[in-house]
Amino acid sequence: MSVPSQQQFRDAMARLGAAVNIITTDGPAGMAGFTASAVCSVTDSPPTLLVCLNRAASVWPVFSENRQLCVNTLAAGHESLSNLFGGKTPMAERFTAAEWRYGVTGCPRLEGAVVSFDCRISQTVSVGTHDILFCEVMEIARNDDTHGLVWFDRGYHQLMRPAC
Ligand SMILES: NC(=O)c1ccc[n+]([C@@H]2O[C@H](COP(=O)([O-])OP(=O)(O)OC[C@H]3O[C@@H](n4cnc5c(N)ncnc54)[C@H](O)[C@@H]3O)[C@@H](O)[C@H]2O)c1
Ligand SMILES: Cc1cc2c(cc1C)N(C[C@H](O)[C@H](O)[C@H](O)COP(=O)(O)O)c1[nH]c(=O)[nH]c(=O)c1N2
Repeated sequence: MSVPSQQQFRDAMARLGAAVNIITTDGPAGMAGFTASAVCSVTDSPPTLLVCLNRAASVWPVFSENRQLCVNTLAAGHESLSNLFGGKTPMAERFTAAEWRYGVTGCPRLEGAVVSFDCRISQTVSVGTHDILFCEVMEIARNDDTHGLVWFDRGYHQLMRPAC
């Protein structure tokens, strides 16, 4: 058996459904944001999640310097916003496409997100092309009347909550 190629790995990973998030930051290095599906829970004590960020992304230096971020989990209807933050669009254009609030860190919190986590970056580990940002959660804002959104098989899929 040979080691899977990059393409084989991506084709396999496309089968793992994942929430889609817009990760924002603000601070001394300025404001930035990008779309990420590589986000997951690490530990609840202290509440910590991780975000994988490609070091080649234009936003990487901004997150590295600011050391704080907000994970905004997208809701059904946020597909075009996700594409906007998914690369190549100028930063100001990304942020003018939505409404934002501000929590304890001052990083933009997306109005209408399923949930937002205000975090400080506690640790960074580099693996291959990416940095794994370990993020300690300082504040949570939940939205209980939105439907969910999942990235699966290279496309968006809405998740309906019967209670909504
Ligand atoms: N972790 C990531 O960096 C990541 C995750 C999802 C999508 N993307 C980017 O979004 C775009 C569209 O992705 P797609 O899902 O339509 O098709 P794709 O074929 O580029 O990726 C399929 C799956 O492989 C994984 N993947 C893709 N690029 C990766 C990378 N550089 N490092 C680690 N894992 C990676 C992700 O799980 C992705 O959903 C591409 O440019 C892709 O690079 C990046
Ligand atoms: C659905 C989906 C999911 C992801 C992405 C894209 C899309 C469309 N991208 C790519 C990332 O959003 C993109 O590279 C950034 O917007 C940075 O682009 P610029 O370098 O600013 O053009 C991405 N990048 C990353 O570093 N980690 C991730 O988990 C993901 N996930």
